[in-house]
Amino acid sequence: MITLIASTLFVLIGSYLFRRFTNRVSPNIPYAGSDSLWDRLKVPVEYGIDPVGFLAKQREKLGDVFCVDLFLVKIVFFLGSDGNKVVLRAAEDQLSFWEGLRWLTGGLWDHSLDYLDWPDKSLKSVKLGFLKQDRIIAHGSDTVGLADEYFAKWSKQGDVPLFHSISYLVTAHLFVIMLGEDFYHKHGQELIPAMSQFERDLQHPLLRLLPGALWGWCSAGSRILKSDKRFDQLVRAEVADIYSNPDKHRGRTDYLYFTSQLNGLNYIPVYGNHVMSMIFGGHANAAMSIPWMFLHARRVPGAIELWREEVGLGHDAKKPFLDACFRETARLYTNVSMMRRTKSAVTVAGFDLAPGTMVACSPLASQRNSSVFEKPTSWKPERFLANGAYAEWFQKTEFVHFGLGQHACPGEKLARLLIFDSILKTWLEKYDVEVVGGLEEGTKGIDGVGAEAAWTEENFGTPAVRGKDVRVKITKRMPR
Ligand code: HEM
Repeated sequence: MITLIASTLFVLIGSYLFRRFTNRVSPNIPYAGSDSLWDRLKVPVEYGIDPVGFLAKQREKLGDVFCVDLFLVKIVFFLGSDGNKVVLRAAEDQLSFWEGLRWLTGGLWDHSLDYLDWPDKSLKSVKLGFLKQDRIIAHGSDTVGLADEYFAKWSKQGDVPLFHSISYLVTAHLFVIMLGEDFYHKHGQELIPAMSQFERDLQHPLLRLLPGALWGWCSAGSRILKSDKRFDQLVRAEVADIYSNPDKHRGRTDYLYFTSQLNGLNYIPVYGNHVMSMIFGGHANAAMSIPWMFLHARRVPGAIELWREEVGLGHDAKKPFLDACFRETARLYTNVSMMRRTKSAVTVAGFDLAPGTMVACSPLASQRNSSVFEKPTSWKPERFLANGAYAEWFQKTEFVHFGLGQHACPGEKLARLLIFDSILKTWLEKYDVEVVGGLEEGTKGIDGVGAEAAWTEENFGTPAVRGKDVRVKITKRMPR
């Protein structure tokens, strides 16, 4: 009997593995690591350690289009400048942004994505809400004092974790901007850590195995469901109060007030998810840019002083050096992959793709390619200055900082406000930040910056630091 069960299992597993590793996403798309079964099995590990290096190596061997089988998901990559265009400019019925989001969230947000005309309405609302200058200025006023509150608190502690602290502060800004100061004061302490945990949990590998309906069976999934429910409950109550007591809320400038006035009570079932997805969309890139920028700039003589001069110029003034540092940091650290999913069988750039295929481009892979950028793996902000070789290169298809096409980032102005005019301004004008631990300068990371990027561990390819966080000591600057 035992022999029968064992041999049946052996045959079942064997045929599953045979099917799994011989079944192609498309007849003319090669697989990374297809030289041998061993190479194929190493793919998820190699991709996990250094996705950008891995993609570059495979591109040399296989060309611009190939499939990466990470076991829990297969992704067809379209690389290079053309790949960026193909994926990011694709029509929704070819490569769908929303289907990608459905896959990522295991169906958790399906009710919003299927609610009336909400996907279209939400895009309009976001654009109106974040592209107008008067709204950006209002968000600036709403968050005055917030960075100071946190820096003052940290300056009283011995030392603090750099990436974690800045991440918290960026989320706090997004809470105030999205939900208003009162909401932040009432619920921030509960919801900000829950939001960070939500982002980490969403990347848990087990969730890629389990259908969304079973997410509650594992701890990461059940935490996600709990946070989502709590967020929804509190946001619904807030919108209900906005409508029941209009005088109490009149004059509010936060995004929830704006979107609920714009779209009305009919959309009350979707506001919770919407605001949560905005915080999710806005947090990682903005938060991770700051520590990486700082870790590189502190090693360049005069760079921090130049930042200090530029943040003092005010919100409207151009900040060429800071901007160049911001771009250069993004060139090296953000957007490992941007995902879409096919809804039906489609042909994209001559390749036939089955329904449900995950497709991605990797702007970072082009941005670190020596045929595009000179000395691609060095942090050199001067390349983006007015007299630099790449002065005009921002938002070209070879360098995609804020996205392209219909899903390009609506939060660019807000990101600059938050990074330059709130966090860095407070930091540089009022505090000194000294690294006191966690760096291995000269040996680790780009240019020996001392830290390596945790590419695939969290934030979906917008890396925090790998391993232990960098420790910094924050002290109040003496008036000079
Ligand atoms: C340094 C900061 C930021 C960077 C580098 C960045 C980058 C990007 C990129 C590359 C995309 C396109 C994603 C894709 O096509 O798959 C995107 C989309 C998006 N970003 Fe940002 N972002 C930043 C900050 C923010 C902020 C602060 C917000 C908050 C409002 C925000 C909200 C969004 C939203 C809602 C989308 C999706 C737009 C859509 O669905 O059409 N981002 N961002």
